[in-house]
Amino acid sequence: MRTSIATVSLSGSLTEKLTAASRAGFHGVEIFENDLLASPLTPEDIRARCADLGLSIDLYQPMRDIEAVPPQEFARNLRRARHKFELTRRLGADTVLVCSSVSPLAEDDDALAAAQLSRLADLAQDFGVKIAYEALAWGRHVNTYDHAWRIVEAADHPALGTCLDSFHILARGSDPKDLEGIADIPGEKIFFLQLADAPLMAMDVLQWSRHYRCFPGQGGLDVTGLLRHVIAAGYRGPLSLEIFNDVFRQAEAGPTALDAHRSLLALQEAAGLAALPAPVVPTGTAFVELVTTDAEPASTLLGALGFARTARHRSKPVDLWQQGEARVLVNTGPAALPRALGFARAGGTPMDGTCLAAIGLESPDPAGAARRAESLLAPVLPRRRAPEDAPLEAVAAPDGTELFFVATDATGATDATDATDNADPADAADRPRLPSWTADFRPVEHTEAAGHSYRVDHLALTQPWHQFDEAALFHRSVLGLDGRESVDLADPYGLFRSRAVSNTDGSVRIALGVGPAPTDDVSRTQHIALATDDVVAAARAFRAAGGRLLPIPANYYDDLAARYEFTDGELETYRELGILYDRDAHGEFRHCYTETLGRVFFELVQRDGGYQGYGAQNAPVRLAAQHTVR
Ligand SMILES: O=C(O)c1ccc(O)c(O)c1
Ligand SMILES: [Mg+2]
Repeated sequence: MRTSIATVSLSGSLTEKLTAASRAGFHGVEIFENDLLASPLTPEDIRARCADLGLSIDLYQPMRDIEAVPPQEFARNLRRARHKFELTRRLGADTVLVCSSVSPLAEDDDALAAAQLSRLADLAQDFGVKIAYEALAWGRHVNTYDHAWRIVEAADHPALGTCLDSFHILARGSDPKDLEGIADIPGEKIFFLQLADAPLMAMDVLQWSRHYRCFPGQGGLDVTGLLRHVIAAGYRGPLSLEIFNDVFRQAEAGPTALDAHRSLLALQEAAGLAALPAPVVPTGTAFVELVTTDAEPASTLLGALGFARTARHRSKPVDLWQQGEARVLVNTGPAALPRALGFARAGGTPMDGTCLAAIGLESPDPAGAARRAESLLAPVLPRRRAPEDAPLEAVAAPDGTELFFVATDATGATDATDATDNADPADAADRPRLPSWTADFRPVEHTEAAGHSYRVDHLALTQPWHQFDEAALFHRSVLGLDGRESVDLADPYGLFRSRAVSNTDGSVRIALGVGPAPTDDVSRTQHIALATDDVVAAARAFRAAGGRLLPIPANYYDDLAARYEFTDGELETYRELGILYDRDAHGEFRHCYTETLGRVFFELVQRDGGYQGYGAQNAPVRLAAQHTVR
């Protein structure tokens, strides 16, 4: 279906908004009055600019406080309306939105509202425009979609229809049964459809609407269900996003528009209106890539964690470090510098450039995963590789993290000649042979890591402050991961919010976070959590190898002792090593943290009995401890 976006949803000047909407692939826009008033362009200029950008102007809005008022007041309203209809005509738009009155002058009189809206529609017709009447959830007398529709139906005017707005309808928390009436509205009388989601919050509905709306799929409203009803009614007009959101108002328009359009594509797929390449859910974390300008500190830290440098890239300064099933690439190539500088710039503070730049996701179908990502507007990354290198499918996540879709050869071999599929031959015959990324690496002499063994448990990636919701939607829609509830934590210097996404068996878990301030180094960290069966042994081995664990205050352990029962000496061990403890309905979690390099630190975790979480309870203690170390 045609897609549209209200200019109020994007930041910047009107022309910046229009350019961003066009670049992101929208077909049309709703022009918001304030954007027009603030623009130096004439309505004719705006019309021409939109035409150049390939955008239709689907709606001009809003007109307020028009209907069900005493005659003298209505006469004044008609005078105002005449000016707006003239403007709409000059814009080349054909529909004007009228929202239900909030005026104390408005009377609770449907017949009067219908008669005056009909009179307004007569006037609109003279200018070749139509009126879409929308119930604001806080309208004085008209605040439900069916009430607005009854008035439109009673007016029975060809230039008067209704505008449905998912926020106003769903925010009232109505019974799903109340939505069934939507399908009974004749489709051609639904003149416009505005779509917005919102996080579930208990607050005044006007404040909620004006500050917290978000793109469909980012909040907790059933926008998909509502869309199905509207389609069942026969509506075939544009799907238009109308998002009032304080964060988007400040964020760059280009990326916001792209995320906005992605949300509409995913919504159409969910409502059965469009088919996209199916999601290919990743089945594991093949590798994590760190970029740094100096490999020494990272090598020392990895060495203390028991990783061995097992291979080196054939043509680039990239080392492969392995410990059990965990693989970390350390890249000191020219790509590292701009990344490191980019992060430093984003935060406004110069810092050690070590950062987590890429994730290799194990994929049963890397090409399919890349097609899915591309169809949802994820930037596909140039391969920037030597001709002899294995082809890699990669896309960029909203925060710039590169996601590689890979199929590591079954042997985990690090030599091209070993990269054979040693599975059942019948099985191998049906599957295309994919050269493994490991074929690009040459083994180097090393001593095998001893003792405990690791695999990647989860990755925790702090998002730029304005991209938290987008990141969650991206990881769910593009990668097919499931989202958990977002958790708010009191960081000693503000609020830290976290939301995890994972695959079904938990072999891929990513915790997306957002910190209180964009310039706060501690809250901009990224961490790699390594799972072990014995975190105490792993912590001791790390220390014995010269590693430094994050010290945790004694008060934390005194509190733990009061909350849980531990076996003799257990708590003392945790206290000594800085191991934190959590428990849920399924099992237990023990975890500790290494020192931080640039933006990156490691966490050692032991999950027992099917514990589902990430130790979020303990995050404030961890954040405070990291602030202290700084
Ligand atoms: O918040 C408002 O006033 C407002 C205006 C126009 C709309 O379409 C809407 O949904 C809300
Ligand atoms: Mg609206």
